[in-house]
Amino acid sequence: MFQIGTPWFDGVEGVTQCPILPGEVFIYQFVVDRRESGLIGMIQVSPPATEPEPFTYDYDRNFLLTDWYHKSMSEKATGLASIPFKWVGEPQSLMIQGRGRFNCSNNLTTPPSLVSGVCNVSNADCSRFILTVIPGKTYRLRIGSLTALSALSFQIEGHNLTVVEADGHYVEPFTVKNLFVYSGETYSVLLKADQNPRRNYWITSSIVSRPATTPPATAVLNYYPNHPRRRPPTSESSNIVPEWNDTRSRLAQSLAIKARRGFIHALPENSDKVIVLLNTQNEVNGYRRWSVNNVSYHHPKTPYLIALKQNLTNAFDWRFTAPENYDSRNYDIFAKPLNANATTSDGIYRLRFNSTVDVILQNANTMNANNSETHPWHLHGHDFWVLGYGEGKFNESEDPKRYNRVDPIKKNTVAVQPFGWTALRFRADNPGVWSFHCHIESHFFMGMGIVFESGIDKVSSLPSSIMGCGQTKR
Ligand SMILES: O=C1O[C@H]([C@@H](O)CO)C(O)=C1O
Repeated sequence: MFQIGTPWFDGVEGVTQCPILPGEVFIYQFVVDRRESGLIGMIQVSPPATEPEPFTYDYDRNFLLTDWYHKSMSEKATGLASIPFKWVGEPQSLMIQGRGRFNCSNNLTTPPSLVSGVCNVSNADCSRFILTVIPGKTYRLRIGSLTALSALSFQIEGHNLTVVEADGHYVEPFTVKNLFVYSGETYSVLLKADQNPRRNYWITSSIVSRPATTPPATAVLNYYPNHPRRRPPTSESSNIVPEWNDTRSRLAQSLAIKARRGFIHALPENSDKVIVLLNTQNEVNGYRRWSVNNVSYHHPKTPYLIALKQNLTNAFDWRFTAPENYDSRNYDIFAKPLNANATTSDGIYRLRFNSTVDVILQNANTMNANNSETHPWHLHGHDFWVLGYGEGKFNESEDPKRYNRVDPIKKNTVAVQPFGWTALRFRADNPGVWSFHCHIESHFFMGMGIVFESGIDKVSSLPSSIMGCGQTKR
């Protein structure tokens, strides 16, 4: 950060400012000049002391998992919005707590100036993240994925991970070797430092669900008092990860997650409405897009919340009839779309306030033969119950009989597997306008999302700080 025009916020005691004493608050306000893609981090929410957690651990640690592209956001966006379509491709690196490496011979597109910096493994940025553990202690690892594209498998050599929490809800504990984490998801796992303490172990994050060439991210589990930089005696690639196209293993994890006894949120018995959303790749006027029931989403210039509250009737397509199904009888989800033409819209789905809505996410073949992808769908403003998953086409009369009505988990992000479906239920009980979208950055950019409105009349007056664009310029 250069602090141009704000030299007083550079932060050095004695040079530009007085020291900040314990208990004091100091607010830095400056223009971020070095990070065009923004900053990310984890926010940890702890329950009040009066609500003890149903498991114990000695220490609490974070693991933020990401992927990394060398191309800028704008270059990638330009390619996605061009004819011919230029796909962003696989990321150059995966990262654990912001640290990763890449295979230099893989990356002919990276400018030489960058390569010389990041290909040098003595560069401090290439040092691996190290988690030091005390033998015999239990660690709660809070794992979150904020990848732009990649679905991940996370594992710690020689150790089991006991899953106890998903998206902020306690789950019935179950043990895995590989934890599958989709973009936008968070989990807590318990790790017991119960292996041979005289060595260190590899921690890895690897890509699943796409045939990627990106090398896994590695970190080190360091048993105290071994030296943290002591290399584990095994090969860096000794962690076993299921094949990228092993959908069944991933589905098995999804099915293993149940709400924890004593913490089950009762499922509303019935829903007021069922919305079936076909997920397809399409084309609109020659542009490659993703669409939901053949409508490809794009953001309006004026934010919906403001348009609705201020009755700006030409700010977006208010007359849009939100398609609540697709031609499911005649549509072959295993084939490329017969008629790939979709339309774009900024219209929204309006839900009756407090109504209960089922959403079936139906996956299908992309524009490439024999190909369907994994999509992590993320809902804002609500948690939903996950009713079930299935392979193939959702059967509206049969499949609901197999929904989990006993102990379904609540989540805010859930995966839809290739050629499969995922069913959710939520109550539209949060007044506002909420995005529901594929958490893969480029898929959302290409139109893979919808917007729900409910109870807009219950939203109190809007702060002016959210305005200044579109029709709210003044
Ligand atoms: O949106 C996508 O486009 C490409 C590919 O389908 C283009 O052919 C891909 O892998 C995506 O996820």
